[in-house]
Amino acid sequence: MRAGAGVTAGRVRGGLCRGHREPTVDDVKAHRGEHPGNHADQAVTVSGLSKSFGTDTTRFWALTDIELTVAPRSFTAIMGPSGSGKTTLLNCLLGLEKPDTGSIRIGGTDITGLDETQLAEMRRSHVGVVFQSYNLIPSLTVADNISLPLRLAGRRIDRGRVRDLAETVGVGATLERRPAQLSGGQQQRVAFARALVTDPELIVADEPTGALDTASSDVVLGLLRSIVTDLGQRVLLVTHDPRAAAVADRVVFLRDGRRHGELRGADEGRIAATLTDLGQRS
Ligand SMILES: Nc1ncnc2c1ncn2[C@@H]1O[C@H](COP(=O)(O)OP(=O)(O)OP(=O)(O)O)[C@@H](O)[C@H]1O
Repeated sequence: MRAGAGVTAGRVRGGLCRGHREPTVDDVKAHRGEHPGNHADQAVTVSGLSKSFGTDTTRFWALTDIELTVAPRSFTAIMGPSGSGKTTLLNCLLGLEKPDTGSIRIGGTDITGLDETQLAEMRRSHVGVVFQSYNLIPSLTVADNISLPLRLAGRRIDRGRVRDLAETVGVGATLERRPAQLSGGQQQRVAFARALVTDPELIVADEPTGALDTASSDVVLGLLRSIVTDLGQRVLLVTHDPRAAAVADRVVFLRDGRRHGELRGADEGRIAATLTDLGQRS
C-alpha cells in the first residue's frame, strides 16, 4: 500500500451516491423499516447453509450446515481439498447458487430471499470480487475498468476517487492504458481497485494469486492485507496456496462440504500440514 496515497478508510467509505434505477438491497431494507447504507459495522454471516445438486435419486450435498461469520476488518481464508465445497460456498455468497437451506446475511440483508434483479444489484454494489483471471475488459482503459461497476450501477463516477484507488493499489501511472499493456500483477491490482470502487461490504478473492509469479503474488497478498488493515474492508479469500492463506487472520477448512476446524495466526507450514491431513482423511 502506498503511504499517503490519499485514500483513507473514511474517504473510501464516504463519497458514493447510490442510483435508484431498480430495487436495491437498500430498498428492501428501507421497505422493511431497516436502515439502508453502508454496513461496515455488521458481520457477514452464513448460517445453517446447505446446498445440494441433482435430483431426489441422485442428490449430492456439496455443502452441509455451514456456519461462518466474517467480522468487519477481518481477513478469512477458506481452504479444503478439491471438491470440498469452496466454489459452491463462494457461488452461494455471490447469489449465483441458491442454497437448499440456511441464510446468508450481507449488509444486514438475507440475500437468500432476494430475486434475480436484487441479487444482480447486490453483486454490483455490495460485494467486490477478484478472480484468478482478472476479468478486465480489454477495450477499456484502466480508469474505465475501475469505474465500470459504478457505471453499471448507474452511479456517479468520481474521477478523483478512481485515481486515488488506482494509486492506492499501485497502478496510478497506468490509468489511460489498456489491460494488455500491463503485467499480470498490475492487471490484478486494477481488478482489486475495481472490486473496491463501490465500497462493498465484502471483498471475495478467488485464487487471486493463482496466475502470478512469486514476486507479483507477494504484492497482491500485501494488497489484500492492506485492504483489511488500512481500508477497513473484510476479505474472504479462497485459495489452495498455504502461503497465501498465511496472510489471513484465520483459515477456515472445509472437507466434504462441512466445516472442519480453523486455524488463527498460523504460519504456512502449519496450514500446509493441516491441509494435507485433511486431504488424506477425505
Ligand atoms: N453444478 C453442479 N452439479 C453437480 N455437482 C456439483 C456442481 N457443482 C459442484 N458440484 C459438486 O459439489 C462438490 C463441491 O464442488 P466445489 O466446486 O464447490 O469444490 P471445490 O472445493 O471448489 O473444489 P476445487 O478445489 O477442485 O475447485 C464437488 O463434488 C462437485 O463435483
